[in-house]
Amino acid sequence: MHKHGGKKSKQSNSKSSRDHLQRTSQSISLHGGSIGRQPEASPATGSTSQYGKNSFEAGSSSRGKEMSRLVLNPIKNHKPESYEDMNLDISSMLLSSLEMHLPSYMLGASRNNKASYMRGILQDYVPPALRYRDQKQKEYREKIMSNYQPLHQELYTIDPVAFFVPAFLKAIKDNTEQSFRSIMSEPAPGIFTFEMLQPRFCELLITEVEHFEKWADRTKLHVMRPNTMNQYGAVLDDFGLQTMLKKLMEDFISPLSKVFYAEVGGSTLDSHHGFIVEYGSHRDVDMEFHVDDSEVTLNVCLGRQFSGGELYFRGMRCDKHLNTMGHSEEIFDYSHVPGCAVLHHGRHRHGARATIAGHRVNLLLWCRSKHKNSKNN
Ligand SMILES: O=C(O)CCC(=O)C(=O)O
Ligand SMILES: [Fe+2]
Repeated sequence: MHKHGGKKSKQSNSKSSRDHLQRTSQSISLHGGSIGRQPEASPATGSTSQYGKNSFEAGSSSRGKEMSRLVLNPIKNHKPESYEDMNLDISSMLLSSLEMHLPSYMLGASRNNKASYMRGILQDYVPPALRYRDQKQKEYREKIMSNYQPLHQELYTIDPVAFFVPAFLKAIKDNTEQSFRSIMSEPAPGIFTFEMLQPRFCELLITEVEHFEKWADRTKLHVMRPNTMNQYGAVLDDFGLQTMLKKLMEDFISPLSKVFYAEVGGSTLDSHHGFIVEYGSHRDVDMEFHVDDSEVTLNVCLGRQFSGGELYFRGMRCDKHLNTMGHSEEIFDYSHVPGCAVLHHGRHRHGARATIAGHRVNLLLWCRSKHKNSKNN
């Protein structure tokens, strides 16, 4: 399975908000990206391909480092992929030449997965690559910030009444577990769903992202995607929304996470990665089975009309046991509803099924804490 995120996001997090690739892209499916469908098989069948011997973990993040490796003796006749079109922060030539050093079980993985795997290793051990990445990201943001004209300025500062539905606002204002539980369902342990965003806010945010994409297209700016698992979508922090999202986390998510996720760092959230994912024709189709690079994840559907795209959850795991078997009582599926939020622990394994018609846009806020309890790592 994937650890959605990666070293990139973590390291850059302290310096900038593009922290997202850090922990994500490091845990990889052997079967080249179809693992998102594997949890469909009933765990009761005891299928080992679910999380067992047919998958493996690879990581360069501090949490999964020991699992990543290259082999000393290269497979000389291996024909490497080209990574040039991927706009990665690491030389595509370096990746191509490193490929023959991949463990044999990695060679058949998808290009994305191989890139994530190698990138994860390089980012830990090649400081210049990190510097290059951070520099590249800084330039990218500066370019946007000095040229991009927002479409809806009102999105850039939190306006609680305009953003949130009244019941959510009241619950946050009352600030008690009881008030939170009065608006939230907990359909599976540690997963909370609730109505959160006003329809108008959702539509404004979608059109702002469309506006940004069009501007980037016109100005020939290659949009950096939220992480290696997305071909579409945008990082909201990259085009000016980081202050608003910081406040969203501090004033509206932290009160909840203090109560419901204290044991995994929910009381000390201190950074975030905010982005949009987009599914439908000419966009991403689904999201592979993964865990997030976050302590707490807020996932809110913004719209528009779609079918499919359900989230499937398959139990919480620490890093060491990401790929262990699931149990039937861990199965929880959720259908997105525009305006409604799902709040979950980042280590709650999940994926999103194919959006089979229409256009689905979701807002993701990965909330992180530097002071999370180490026993949960
Ligand atoms: O598509 C979704 O709703 C899930 C996206 C997700 O899990 C992620 O981006 O981390
Ligand atoms: Fe996720």
